[in-house]
Amino acid sequence: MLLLQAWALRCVRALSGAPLVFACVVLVAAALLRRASLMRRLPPGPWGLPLVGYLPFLQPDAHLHFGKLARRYGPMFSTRCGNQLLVVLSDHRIIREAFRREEFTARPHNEFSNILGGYGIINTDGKLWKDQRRFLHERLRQFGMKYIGAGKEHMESRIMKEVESVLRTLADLKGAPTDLNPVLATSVSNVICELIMSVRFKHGDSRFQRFMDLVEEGFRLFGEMAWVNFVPALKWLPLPGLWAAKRKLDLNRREMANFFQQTVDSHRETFDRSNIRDLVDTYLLEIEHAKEEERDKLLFEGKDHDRQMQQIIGDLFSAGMETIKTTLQWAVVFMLHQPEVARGVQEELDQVVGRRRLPRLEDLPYLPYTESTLLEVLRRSSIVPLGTTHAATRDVYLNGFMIPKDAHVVPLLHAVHMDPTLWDDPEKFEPTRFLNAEGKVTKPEFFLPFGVGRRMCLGDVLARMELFLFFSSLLHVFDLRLPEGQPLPSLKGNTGATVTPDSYKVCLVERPMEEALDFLSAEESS
Ligand code: HEM
Repeated sequence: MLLLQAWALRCVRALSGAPLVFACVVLVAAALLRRASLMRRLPPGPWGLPLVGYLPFLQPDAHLHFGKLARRYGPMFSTRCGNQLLVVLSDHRIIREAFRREEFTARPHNEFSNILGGYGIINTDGKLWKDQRRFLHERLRQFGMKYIGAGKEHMESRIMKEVESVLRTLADLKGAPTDLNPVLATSVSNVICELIMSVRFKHGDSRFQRFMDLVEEGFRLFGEMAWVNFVPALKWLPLPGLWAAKRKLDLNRREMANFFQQTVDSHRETFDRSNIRDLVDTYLLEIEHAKEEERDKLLFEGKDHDRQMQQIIGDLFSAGMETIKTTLQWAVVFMLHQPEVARGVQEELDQVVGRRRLPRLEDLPYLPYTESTLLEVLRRSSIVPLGTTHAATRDVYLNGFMIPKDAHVVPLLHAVHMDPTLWDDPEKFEPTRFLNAEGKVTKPEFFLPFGVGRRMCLGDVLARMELFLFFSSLLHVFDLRLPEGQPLPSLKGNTGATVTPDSYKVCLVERPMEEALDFLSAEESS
């Protein structure tokens, strides 16, 4: 810094008499001084190359790579990727401290958010996000997304309809090796689709398959375009692969939007304010109320109503489907690796629920081992290892370091869940770590699968209900066996939108019940 100042002064003296050059030198020197002073206040971290920064050095499993960097630079490190500054947090106290503050509630603004046009909830910020979040939180509670109080049984029975459908489909296979992915995808999607728009797909429905292909391709194409988010200048270069990905992404987005728009239109045609069927209806009702009260802009900040509804449907679907399906797949993988845990869960279910019916939400407080097994699945799989990136709304200090406005703030949830100073032997799958000396479930403050703070997962209650009902019913009705000659599925996982297990097959062998479960032999309802 002192050297820079001396250099600037020497330049000024040498150039006195040349006012324009003098002004330029002062400006450049001031900019360099400002940058040097900012650099000193940023969290430490690795340097990168000019223009692209650290991007070329990022490895595919970014959460593991960031974990290594956190061990070298500390629980708060920063690095530049293209024109964006990334600040990575791996200490649960710092993550909690940051995300309870208003200044960290923004989302990054880049090419990706431009495509979404500032609609929806996941990628919005400011007043629109706050209003959407409050609105959705209240309405989803009215639909039964809550643990306590009347109404939760509506949600439970919606989920159980899908659980029964999965069990019926699996029972029909009579223990043949099967890939759970498509069966779980349809049923888990149905829970969220019914809640949002009263749509339900049958297993094997081609419309649903197309829908899923679009979602999966969307995630892949976003991955291919990731560099443009950090180096926007790339979009002006003739890079055929990039242009093709952008065009395809736009086409797919429009196809999805059309599907959602048809849903909104058919809801509008049959709308009856005395019979609110789902979330789309609650939006239509809110729009009517806003019009009556002449406060059209309150809920949507003057944005296009239909586009906002389309994006909300898309956001809830993508957030609520992939996460649950993937966690359930991991749960089965861990049970195959540790059959003694699966047996422990089954014994507890047999004792508490009995062999005449399926588990219910009201059983949960009496099933600590089952619950702690699910918590351990969430910890050990950390399917959203980097959380969802936040951004700073203004220059702000955190833990003694400066975080400039618009910097990306990444919570390294995976590192928190695998920190050996917080968890004994973190690689090990050990449900009892969530049980206290009295055998009751305890969740430490460093258990953060749903994030934390003001933007914490909006669907955590629904997620915990679904995970419990699907998982406990699956183990209550079936023994899980590895198909003969097949190796145990890997525990490593593949990093994409979430960390998913490699595809695998499992044999589901029915366990005898004391009374036959009627739904297993019933016809699938539409
Ligand atoms: C195992 C299941 C799930 C996991 C592990 C999970 C995890 C997360 C995480 C880590 C975040 C980011 C929080 C942040 O930005 O700091 C998030 C956000 C979100 N989740 Fe989930 N989630 C799950 C299920 C669901 C479900 C079922 C829904 C459906 C209602 C849902 C809806 C959302 C939404 C809307 C957000 C964005 C909130 C906002 O930006 O304000 N999630 N989730």
